[in-house]
Amino acid sequence: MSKAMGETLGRLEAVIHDRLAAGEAEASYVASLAAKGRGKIAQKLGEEAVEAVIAAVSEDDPELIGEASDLVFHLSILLAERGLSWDMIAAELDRRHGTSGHTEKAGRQQ
Ligand SMILES: N=c1c2ncn([C@@H]3O[C@H](COP(=O)(O)OP(=O)(O)OP(=O)(O)O)[C@@H](O)[C@H]3O)c2ncn1[C@@H]1O[C@H](COP(=O)(O)O)[C@@H](O)[C@H]1O
Repeated sequence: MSKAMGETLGRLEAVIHDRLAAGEAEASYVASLAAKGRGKIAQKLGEEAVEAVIAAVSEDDPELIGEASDLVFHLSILLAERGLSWDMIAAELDRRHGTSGHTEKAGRQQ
């Protein structure tokens, strides 16, 4: 993957922070969703996840790309509203790098 994904997520995160700070629900989808509360953001994320799952079992790549983008966008809103960042997610994924999921699970069961 290109480094551009980090730049894309960083730019999106910055815009989301701006929209949350401005709180102009009529002009901004991000602000309007946030105004409905954390529960509504979480619900929307769940809906987008279901739509991505449905797209995943289809043979329609553009559909899956669109739904995956909706999913990442709404997860970005949820993280920002909670005061968390994509850098934190990257740090956690980097921490896990190189440890097999099977090994990690076996460690948990001891
Ligand atoms: N990436 C996105 C993005 N992806 C999806 N959406 C919107 O997310 C909404 C929900 O998606 P759905 O597919 O569920 O649409 P819907 O059927 O209308 O659903 P409901 O909201 O009515 O339940 C739609 O209004 C989409 O247009 C987005 N809205 C904004 N962004 C980014 O966020 C930035 C800030 O947007 P504003 O807050 O609107 O200024 C933009 O510049 C973009 O970079």
